[in-house]
Amino acid sequence: MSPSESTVPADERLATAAEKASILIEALPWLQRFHGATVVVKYGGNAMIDESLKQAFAEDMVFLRMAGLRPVVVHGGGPQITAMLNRLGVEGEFKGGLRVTTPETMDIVRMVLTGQVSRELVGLINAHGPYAVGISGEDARLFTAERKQATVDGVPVDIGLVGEVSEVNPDAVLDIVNAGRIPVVSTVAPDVDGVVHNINADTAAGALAAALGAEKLVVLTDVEGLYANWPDRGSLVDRIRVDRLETLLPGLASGMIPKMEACVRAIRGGVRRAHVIDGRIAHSVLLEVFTSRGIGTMVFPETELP
Ligand SMILES: Nc1ncnc2c1ncn2[C@@H]1O[C@H](COP(=O)(O)OP(=O)(O)O)[C@@H](O)[C@H]1O
Ligand SMILES: CC(=O)N[C@@H](CCC(=O)OP(=O)(O)O)C(=O)O
Repeated sequence: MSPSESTVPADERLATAAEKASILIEALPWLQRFHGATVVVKYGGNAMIDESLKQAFAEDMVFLRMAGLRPVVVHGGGPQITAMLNRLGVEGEFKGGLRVTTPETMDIVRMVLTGQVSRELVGLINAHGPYAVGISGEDARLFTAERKQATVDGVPVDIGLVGEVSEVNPDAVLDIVNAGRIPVVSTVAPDVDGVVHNINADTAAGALAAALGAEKLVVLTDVEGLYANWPDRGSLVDRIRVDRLETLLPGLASGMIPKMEACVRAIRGGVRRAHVIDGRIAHSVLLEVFTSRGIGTMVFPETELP
C-alpha cells in the first residue's frame, strides 16, 4: 500500500456518514424557518474563556450568515475591563450588577470594548472572509444613553456614567447587514449632550433586538441558563413565558438581572424568542438555532400558551 492510501472499514465509514446526514437533516426545518431572519447574539465576556471557544463562536456567526440568516453580534467584556483596570491600578466596583463608572473608568471601558474585545472578535470572524464590521453605540447615533441608577436593597444609588438605552437608531447596523456583513457592536454610547456612557451589554442587546424586529435574541453566558432557585443546579428553567419571567425578576440575583430584563424587553418589543444559553459549550449557538430541542432557557411571548 502506498503512503497516500489508507483503509477504513466500509461499514465504519457508512455509520459515520449516516450519523452526519441525520445531524444535517435535523437542521433542515430550522434552515427553512430562519432563512433571512435576524438573530441578535450577545457574547458575554465570561463566555470568552479560551481561544478555541472564541474561534468556535466566530465560526458559528459565519455559519449563520452562510446559512442565510442575518446575525448581529453584541459583545460584552466585563472581565476584560476588570483585568485592564487592575493592570492600570484603578479601583473598581459593581453595584446592583452594574459597574460604577467614573470618567477615568469610562475611558478604560471604551478602550477595552472598542479597541480590544471588538477588534479580537472582528479578526476571528474575518479569518473566514470579509464579513465582520465593528461598530459602537457612538457610530451613526446607534444608541442614545440616558443616565441610569443602580438599585441596591431597593434603594436607587448613583453609579456614575452608566447608561440605559433611551433610543436606538438601527440604520447603520442595517446598512452592514444588508451589505451581507456581520455587525459587531460595542456598547458605549453618548447621551443627548454627547457625554459617553457605559451600557451593560445585555441591556443593549435587548434594545437592539427589539429595534431590529429580530426573530431571536440569544444571550451567551457562563451558566446553563436561568435557574429558578439559584444556585440549585437542579432548577434549570427550560422555557418560560414572559409574564411569568416578569414576576421572577425582583427575586433574581445580580448577573441574571440585566440578562432577563433584556429578554423581557426584546419579547415585549416583538422579538419571537429570547434564549439564555451556556457559552462555555463550543458551538452553543448552532446547537440552539439548528436543533429541535435547543439548549438553555427560552423566553416566549404572552400570546402563546404556557
Ligand atoms: N437565577 C440565576 N440563574 C443563573 N445564574 C444566575 C442566577 N442568579 C445569578 N446568576 C449569576 O449570573 C451569572 C451570569 O452573569 P454575568 O456574570 O454577568 O455573565 P456575563 O459576562 O455572561 O454577562 C452566572 O454566572 C451566575 O453566577
Ligand atoms: C454598566 C456595566 O456594567 N457595563 C459593563 C459593560 C460590559 C458588559 O456588559 O460585559 P459582560 O456582558 O461581559 O458582563 C461593564 O462595565 O462591565
